[in-house]
Amino acid sequence: MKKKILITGANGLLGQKLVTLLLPNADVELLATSRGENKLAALYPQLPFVSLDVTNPDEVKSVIALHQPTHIIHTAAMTNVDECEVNQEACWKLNVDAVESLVKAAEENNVHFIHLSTDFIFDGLAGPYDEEAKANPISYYGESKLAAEQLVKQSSARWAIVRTVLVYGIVHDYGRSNIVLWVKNSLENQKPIKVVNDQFRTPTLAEDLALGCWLIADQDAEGVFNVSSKELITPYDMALQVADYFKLDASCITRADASSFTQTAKRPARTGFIITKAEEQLGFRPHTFTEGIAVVASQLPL
Ligand SMILES: NC(=O)C1=CN([C@@H]2O[C@H](COP(=O)(O)OP(=O)(O)OC[C@H]3O[C@@H](n4cnc5c(N)ncnc54)[C@H](OP(=O)(O)O)[C@@H]3O)[C@@H](O)[C@H]2O)C=CC1
Ligand SMILES: Cc1cn([C@H]2C[C@H](O)[C@@H](COP(=O)(O)OP(=O)(O)O[C@H]3O[C@@H](C)C(=O)[C@@H](O)[C@H]3O)O2)c(=O)[nH]c1=O
Repeated sequence: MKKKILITGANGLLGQKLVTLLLPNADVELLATSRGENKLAALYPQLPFVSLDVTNPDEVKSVIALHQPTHIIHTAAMTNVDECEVNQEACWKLNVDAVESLVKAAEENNVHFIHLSTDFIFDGLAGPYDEEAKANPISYYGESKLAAEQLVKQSSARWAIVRTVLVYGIVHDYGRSNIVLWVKNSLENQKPIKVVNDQFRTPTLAEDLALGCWLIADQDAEGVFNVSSKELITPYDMALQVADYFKLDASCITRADASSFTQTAKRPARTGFIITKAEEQLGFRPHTFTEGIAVVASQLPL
């Protein structure tokens, strides 16, 4: 049966990659949604889009009832971890309350709900983590994403939770940076950067994450899935790889301890994921970080 997939947050990093992946797929009828305008209108004039603010429960209810998707991939969230720490009410409204109304609508309309979550539900003392590891968030963002997971797990709808880590990629008309673009731009401008070598992550190419979400939808898979790369590396090592790939002067990169610079919210030290379940059950095969940089490089504007 053809899947009808509704994406929330389609203007975001993952949202845009999902659109690029799924729009040409003849087995999929796609409905992109995000708050405000469709940023992809010029790129994909044929993309079906409706504006949907997920923090508005009436809008959530009516859009889902009207369009009757078979699957929702819920990417919209407050993803600025420091902003979540200072603006807790807005963070909870978007990262938790909105999930409650989406889950309710999924139940009422028999929709398979695919929810995006994060390594930041863990404290970072024992990474890399598998799907069964015990959560213990150390930031408000992490707390909000864990509370959302609990709502999804309690739901009577069919559901999957896709946990991911430090996503990087390049998309259209997009404000937020990521480790590859940040390091590349800084080095190109001879701007010195301090990069931590005491945090560990399994960084995720945005295309791989989109594919992981699609594998879940396509196979109607249920449960929790870790979807990331499988190389546990530090941001410092990532920065050196970016410098090496783009042949930039790495002398602007200084190795630092996380304690040596201040970020409003705490970051977990050692996260990263064991992805055996996604590999075995979904056939998920992520790029390495070096391969991922090459994918990003191939998409840079000339
Ligand atoms: N990026 C990362 O490193 C990681 C992300 N994740 C999770 O993956 C998911 C996707 O992340 P990512 O694509 O990077 O996030 P982005 O921040 O790139 O995209 C989120 C999108 O949601 C939209 N949005 C914000 N508020 C609303 C609203 N009220 N209604 C509808 N849409 C809204 C934003 O719109 P606007 O463009 O207008 O701001 C934005 O386009 C999130 O759930 C995140 O928690 C997990 C681990 C790592
Ligand atoms: C700003 C900065 C970051 N870093 C490191 C710390 C961190 O491990 C990495 C990325 O830092 P940022 O603050 O940009 O990103 P951060 O907010 O830590 O990214 C997180 O985003 C949310 C949405 C998630 O769910 C997480 O998986 C995670 O990837 O780079 C430095 O080494 N030096 C710096 O000056």
